[in-house]
Amino acid sequence: MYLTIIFLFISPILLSLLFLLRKHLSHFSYPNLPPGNAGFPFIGESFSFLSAGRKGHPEKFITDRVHRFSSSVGIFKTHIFGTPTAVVMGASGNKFLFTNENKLVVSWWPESVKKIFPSTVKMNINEGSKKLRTLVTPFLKPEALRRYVGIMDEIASRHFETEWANQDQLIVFPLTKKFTFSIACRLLLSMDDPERVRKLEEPFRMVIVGMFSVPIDLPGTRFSRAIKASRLIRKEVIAIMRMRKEELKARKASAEHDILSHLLMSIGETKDEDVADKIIGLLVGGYDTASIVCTFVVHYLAEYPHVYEHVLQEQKEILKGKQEKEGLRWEDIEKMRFSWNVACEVMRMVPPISGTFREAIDHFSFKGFYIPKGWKLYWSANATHKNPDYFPEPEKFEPNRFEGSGPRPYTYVPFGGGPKMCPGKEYARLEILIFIHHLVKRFKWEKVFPKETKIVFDPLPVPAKGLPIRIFPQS
Ligand code: HEM
Repeated sequence: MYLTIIFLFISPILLSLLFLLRKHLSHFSYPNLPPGNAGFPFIGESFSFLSAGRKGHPEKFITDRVHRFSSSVGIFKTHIFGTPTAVVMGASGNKFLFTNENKLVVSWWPESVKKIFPSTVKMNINEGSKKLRTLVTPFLKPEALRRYVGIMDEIASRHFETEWANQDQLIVFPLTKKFTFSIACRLLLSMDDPERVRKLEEPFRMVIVGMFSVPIDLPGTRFSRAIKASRLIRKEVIAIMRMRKEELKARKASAEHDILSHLLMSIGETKDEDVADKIIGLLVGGYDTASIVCTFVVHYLAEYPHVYEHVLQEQKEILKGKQEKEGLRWEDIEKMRFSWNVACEVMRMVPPISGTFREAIDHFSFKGFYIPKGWKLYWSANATHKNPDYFPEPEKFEPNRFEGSGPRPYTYVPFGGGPKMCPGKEYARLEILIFIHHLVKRFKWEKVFPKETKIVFDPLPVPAKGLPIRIFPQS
């Protein structure tokens, strides 16, 4: 009797496990797949992938497997985020994925992202992102960005005055986030009130943390908090949108007012939720990424005083001939060549986005290996940037690598490449350079923990303690 009950209880579990095992193995039953490991059923090698990131070296997951399976072939198979995946390496792998967008592959995001932004799923994530790109590109081009120099400059000036000046010690990362978020709120939504901006920032933090978590919606989990936070943000953005629609109707605002007005004027009949998700997509894209670069600029300038001096001289040159309160102009930004080399080297050492996924929309072969339709492919900025064939002494911070013609094509990919390349690149460049200008113009600093170099991935790379520094006014 007992045995029958135990059997009835255990058999569904065993059957489910067997089903998962069969499904898992079936993904890997094709001939001539790339070398590599399938890992455990369902979870595959996700823990190794995530734990390499948590230990501060996401590229290690890749370099370990390259040494084990594929030092000469440039591709290996694995199973991460619940799906069989081929990881491609180096310039040839990046080039293959970036130039075959919409031909052999399309962008793919983990299930958690789709659940946090449901309208992207309803519309088909790639169709949605194509529409978003077409609509926002005019706003993110250098011609449009010229208009933002004054606004970003003013926000930077206010930011350093209220948050940095008169402090002896501060933690950099939360402040750089505040800086980039204030700019995004102002340019996208005309939101200027610091208190309102602060209230909106907290749910954004939760959304970003939850985007790369296990997609199980149980109370208290990161994922569940992210879904709640995204609903709250959507509500706030929709309220602003409805107000702006009224203003546009009454001609109190025009398409040039901000990015939201431009979207509303050009998008035609679209549900409020969908427009809101486009705006949120831009806020998410630009929130953490640029602030990570600003944070690590502060870190590396503290580590390398001669680089700091070089940046300072460049910025002082720009200040020469300006009146005391005269702001930055586009022409000044164009002169910040060394400062941009520093930012580029920061993004080589610590790319804010380690890599992204694509999905095979057909079966094909790469480097002689078979890639089945539906498999995911992952390219890695981290592993590419740390390859000594492309960047000799890759652990050395050397901004001069970007002098002259710079790195070879497809070897430097912090913004991705091809049709999916980050549309916010020039916007990010502008805000990072304006940040550097105000920072070195006003301050010197030193790290509170000089030996602390640990980076944690949460989910993007940040200094373990947020980078506490002691600051001193520039003499
Ligand atoms: C230093 C700062 C930034 C870095 C390193 C960065 C990096 C990236 C990367 C690697 C991708 C994926 C590309 C691919 O899959 O091939 C991406 C996509 C994207 N980024 Fe950025 N980004 C930055 C700043 C920004 C800013 C400031 C914005 C908005 C104002 C933005 C908006 C977007 C959007 C909307 C996408 C999705 C594009 C699409 O799906 O077609 N990013 N970014």
